[in-house]
Amino acid sequence: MATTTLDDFHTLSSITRVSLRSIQSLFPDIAIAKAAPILRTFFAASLFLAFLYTINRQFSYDDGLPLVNRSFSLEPRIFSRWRWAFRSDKILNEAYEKYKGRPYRLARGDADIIVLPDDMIGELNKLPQSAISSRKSHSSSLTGYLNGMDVVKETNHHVKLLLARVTPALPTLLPSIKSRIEHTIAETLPQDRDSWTTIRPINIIVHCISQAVTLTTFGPPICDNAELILFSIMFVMRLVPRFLQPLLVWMTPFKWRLERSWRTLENFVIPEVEFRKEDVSTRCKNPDLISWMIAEAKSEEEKEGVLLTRLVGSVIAGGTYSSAAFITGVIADLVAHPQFLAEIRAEIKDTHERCGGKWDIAAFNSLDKLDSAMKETSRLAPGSMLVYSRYIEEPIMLSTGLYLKPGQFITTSGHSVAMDPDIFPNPRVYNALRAYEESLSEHRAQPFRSVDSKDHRWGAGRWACPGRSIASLASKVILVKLLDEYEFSFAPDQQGVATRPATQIMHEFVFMSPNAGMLIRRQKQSCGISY
Ligand code: HEM
Repeated sequence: MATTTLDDFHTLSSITRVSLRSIQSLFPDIAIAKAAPILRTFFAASLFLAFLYTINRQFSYDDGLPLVNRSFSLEPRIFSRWRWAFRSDKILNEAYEKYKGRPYRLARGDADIIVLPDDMIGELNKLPQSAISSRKSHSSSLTGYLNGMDVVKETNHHVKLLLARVTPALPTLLPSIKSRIEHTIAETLPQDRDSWTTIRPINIIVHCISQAVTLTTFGPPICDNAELILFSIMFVMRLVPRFLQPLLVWMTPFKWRLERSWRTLENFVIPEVEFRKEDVSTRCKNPDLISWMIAEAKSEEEKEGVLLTRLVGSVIAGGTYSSAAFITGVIADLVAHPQFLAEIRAEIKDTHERCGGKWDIAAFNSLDKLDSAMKETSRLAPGSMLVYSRYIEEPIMLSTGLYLKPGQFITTSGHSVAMDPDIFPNPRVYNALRAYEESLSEHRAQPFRSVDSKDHRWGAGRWACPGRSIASLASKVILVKLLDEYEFSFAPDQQGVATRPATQIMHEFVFMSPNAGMLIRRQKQSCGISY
């Protein structure tokens, strides 16, 4: 922001006073008594304008970037906040149309964020870790100061271990992931072959995916839908000014439930951590995140019980609902486009025959068409329209001459890229086989789990989503089973028309309501895949 503040104000008011004296000297014959009220009004108006000018300078920036989603610099932030909450996609579309390839400043209400063009990511990735922080940015966007997730600012231990330890252990963990998911599907989904049953798919798939996420992070399942509660808090709280949030948060039922969930989690995790710490060599051998975090901690703080509870809770919260919503989106898109569903079912059948019913990592990785459909769903409905969000910690001069100051937030608009017809032809049209047909060799080299994607579905660089391999594999385990064994259909709306559950957008987040309903029944004929 501009640095000139009260000095400007003083300068302007003294200019006004000098001008007043000059006006008086120009009209010596006017009686002072008559002129006084006019001059007083003139003086007051000038003072007011000087005040506005100063405040305006105070709330303006000096880097020349165009400001988006604020009508004038003195507009109360609440207007930006509300516009962003309810029409963020339109704001991003309009900004991209005007400023494609150029940086601009987005007034989001909670913060003013510099939106950089996508091609700056390469340069930003080369910066030292101390210069930009992903976790400080995520914590702020997800209102970590309200839901307890701000602990992620303190360490990146969990991120590193998810990538360096948990991901390579996935082949070992796969049999257990498969059998837990199979069991959960059989337990939670209706088995009727003749009539349709209405289900809330996200609520059911959350149980399936959390089998994989909690297995990889902790071992047995440890919490009941804390992720939904965390997200509900974030959606509600981002609507109100920050200074009201600490007070208002206690008025939402989510906060009380969340506090209870944290206590429950702590009661379970802390004693378990203490138990494992007593004999690390024998009790931290299980391939799970928490064991590795204890075994490879570099300080006592890194293996402290409360910190580990919050970190594991944040990983579960961040990974579970996003994956469940994504899987439901893939199913809904395929149901809406039966020709692609048929092709993908045929691919699953072929693969089942080819691998002799032994679904190992290679079998899941060979599902090129399903992988392409997953890319397409995540392009059209990414978890967040803004990706690569970072907090600037050190002064940075970019090659374009843009100077980034400590304390600023930056991001890129994945949504704008995903909807750019120069990058994805007919971007609004769903084509499950888009990546598959565009270039099979490229698609295979950069599958869904890959971080090298044009729309940056996992973010980018060192701090791209560390759970992407878990999410991709677990999603395929679930989708193969569900698409082979079940038929899905859309529930009729109030007018009796069967419609796809709507994708909703609030702030930068794209999601499907956990209450969205779909119809399900068991297929009369299936491959009979048994994990
Ligand atoms: C379809 C499901 C998922 C999607 C679309 C997704 C997407 C993302 C994105 C876009 C980011 C931000 C990356 C960046 O800023 O560059 C992120 C961060 C993160 N994700 Fe995921 N994710 C998913 C599933 C998971 C799962 C299953 C886990 C854990 C098992 C996980 C753990 C994390 C963590 C810990 C971070 C924060 C990394 C940091 O602080 O630097 N995610 N995810």
